[in-house]
Amino acid sequence: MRIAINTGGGDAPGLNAAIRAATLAALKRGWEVLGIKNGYGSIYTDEPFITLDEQAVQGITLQGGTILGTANRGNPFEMPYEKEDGEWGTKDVSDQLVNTFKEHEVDALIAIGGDGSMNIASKLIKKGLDIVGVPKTIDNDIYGCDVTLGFDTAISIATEAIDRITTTAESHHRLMVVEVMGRYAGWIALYSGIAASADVVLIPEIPFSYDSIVEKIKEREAKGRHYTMIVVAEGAKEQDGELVTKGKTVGQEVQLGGIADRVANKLSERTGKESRSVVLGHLQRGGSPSTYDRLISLRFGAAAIRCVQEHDFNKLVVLQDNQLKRIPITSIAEKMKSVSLESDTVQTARDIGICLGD
Ligand SMILES: Nc1ncnc2c1ncn2[C@@H]1O[C@H](COP(=O)(O)OP(=O)(O)O)[C@@H](O)[C@H]1O
Ligand SMILES: O=P(O)(O)OC[C@H]1O[C@](O)(COP(=O)(O)O)[C@@H](O)[C@@H]1O
Ligand SMILES: [Mg+2]
Repeated sequence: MRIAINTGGGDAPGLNAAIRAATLAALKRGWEVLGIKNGYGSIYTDEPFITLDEQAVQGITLQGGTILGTANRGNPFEMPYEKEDGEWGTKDVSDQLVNTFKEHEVDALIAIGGDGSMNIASKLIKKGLDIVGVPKTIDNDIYGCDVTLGFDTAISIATEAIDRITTTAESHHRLMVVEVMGRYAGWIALYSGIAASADVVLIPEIPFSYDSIVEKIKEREAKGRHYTMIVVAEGAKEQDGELVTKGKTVGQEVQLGGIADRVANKLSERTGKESRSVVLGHLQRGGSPSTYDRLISLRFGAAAIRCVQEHDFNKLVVLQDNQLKRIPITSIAEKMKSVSLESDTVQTARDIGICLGD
């Protein structure tokens, strides 16, 4: 058996642990393991694959990033390229990718990635590739999956950052607005916001009104609490408002960001209080994975190899109700997992007095 492994989309802590577990579990079965560099990037070069042996994955469980490199601009069905007139367009190079797999007699692909990667995988399955998916993203937004690798580390970093920013808010009697990642889902904002005792948490699933936040600030002032901590997801928006974005490059998803600044300015105007905004950005994705992420990544990586061994292809290994399960990749393509407004976590936030902006 010859398998190939790739990592796609944004990097996340735990990717290397998943690569290591998949590689070691495959080598243990006497299989050959190839790595694809930079998403699917190396496929179109003279060296489409590298060899992954024991030495290549030695000591990488605790390393951030991905030893394979990754890409969030390089969908084989919409590959960006520069036209003769200097404009950028996209073209479908998926046949080239499939042919390279066939030429090199690759039996199965372990695709480690998020929703974007699974959408690609789903289309490659329809072109005849045998794929097993491993769910990765700090955003925790993959449908059918209780938790994705990278999420735990991201919320730990965000929680610590919000804790630290709270001391400045309190000392300076300021409004501090902290922007966290998560694209169109509020998992990072909600979990880190609750854990760090934020006063206001704004998530994409609950469009917010400034009136509601101002009321919360005034309530706190009346109690002698002259500072307010506000956590805002990058994808949060005002009721009847628009997403705040930084534009879009051809072949890449729209870049979100800037909502914290907008909220901070507006709240200063409305309350007369001094405010500051902080964007946590890629801090949330970098560095060594938490213990939880190391373990879940190792479990996902090894489970993917058991899938291959059983020829149970075209599945995504997932955690549901604390058990590893397998779900069809095609069943989750084009879907996303949002925060449920009925969840006990949202109820907890409300019960302990966190304003959710509604
Ligand atoms: N292996 C890959 N190689 C190149 N581009 C990829 C790969 N996997 C995903 N992408 C692209 O990255 C973009 C961003 O997707 P994103 O949501 O960040 O990825 P993911 O959800 O897989 O983490 C998508 O447009 C997707 O087409
Ligand atoms: O690093 P980039 O390209 O700016 O991407 C930022 C996006 O990637 C993420 O960090 C992670 O998303 P994916 O795991 O789906 O790639 C999002 O939270 C964020 O919106
Ligand atoms: Mg994604």
